[in-house]
Amino acid sequence: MSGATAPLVQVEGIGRVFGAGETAVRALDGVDLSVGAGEVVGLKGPSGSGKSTLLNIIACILEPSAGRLLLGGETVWDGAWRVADLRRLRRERIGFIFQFHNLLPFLDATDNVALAMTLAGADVGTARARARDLLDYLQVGHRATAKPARLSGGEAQRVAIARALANRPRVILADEPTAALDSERARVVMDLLRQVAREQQAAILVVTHDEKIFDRFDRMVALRDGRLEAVA
Ligand SMILES: Nc1ncnc2c1ncn2[C@@H]1O[C@H](COP(=O)(O)OP(=O)(O)OP(=O)(O)O)[C@@H](O)[C@H]1O
Repeated sequence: MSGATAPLVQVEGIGRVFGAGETAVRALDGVDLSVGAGEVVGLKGPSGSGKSTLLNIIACILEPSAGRLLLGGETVWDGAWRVADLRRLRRERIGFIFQFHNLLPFLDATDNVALAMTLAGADVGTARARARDLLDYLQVGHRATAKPARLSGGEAQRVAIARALANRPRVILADEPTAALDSERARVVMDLLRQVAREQQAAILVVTHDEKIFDRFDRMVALRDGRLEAVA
């Protein structure tokens, strides 16, 4: 399949074992998952079922033990990493959104977003201008000069999404992005992610326990004991 038409995320038979011998934990076992451009997929499963492990493997933070991982049609891991500069791949192709936004407390909203771009080589002026555009796009532009401690939970999460979008990644991974938000704010965040998927043709995978947003996904999948099952 060519890179142009392949799903942006292809997980094929991925396994991951932690430790060795009698204490080894098989966190993932033969997991297959594809996420296409414009698609928003939810990933649920009980505690310890392997959700974070899978997210970290797709983010190229954690090495699988078996299988194949392709991003944008390119093989990234098949027994070994196939990309020389993983840090650059993560910076350019993957946006990560965490449960507790992880914004830097001493930078205002604009600079939290701009920093992601300057680290990737953009000059400060360009980065700040794009950061302000992104904050406007995510309806939090009026808080551009506020430090994280002065933001509400929903505002901080939207700044964190702006930061994840800063380098125009095609793959966006989110770990419980709405867990700290009430229903209304959770829906706003999910609607924004859906908008991003549609307008930027990004593939979005969201780990969530949050039943109030289950209807916001194109598709839900579930992990159980390291194995993936479709959810009706
Ligand atoms: N670094 C590690 N070393 C050893 N075992 C690990 C490590 N990371 C995860 N595990 C184990 O792998 C399994 C899957 O863990 P993982 O964190 O992926 O689950 P999860 O579904 O994200 O759980 P939660 O919903 O509680 O965050 C668990 O049994 C966990 O204890």
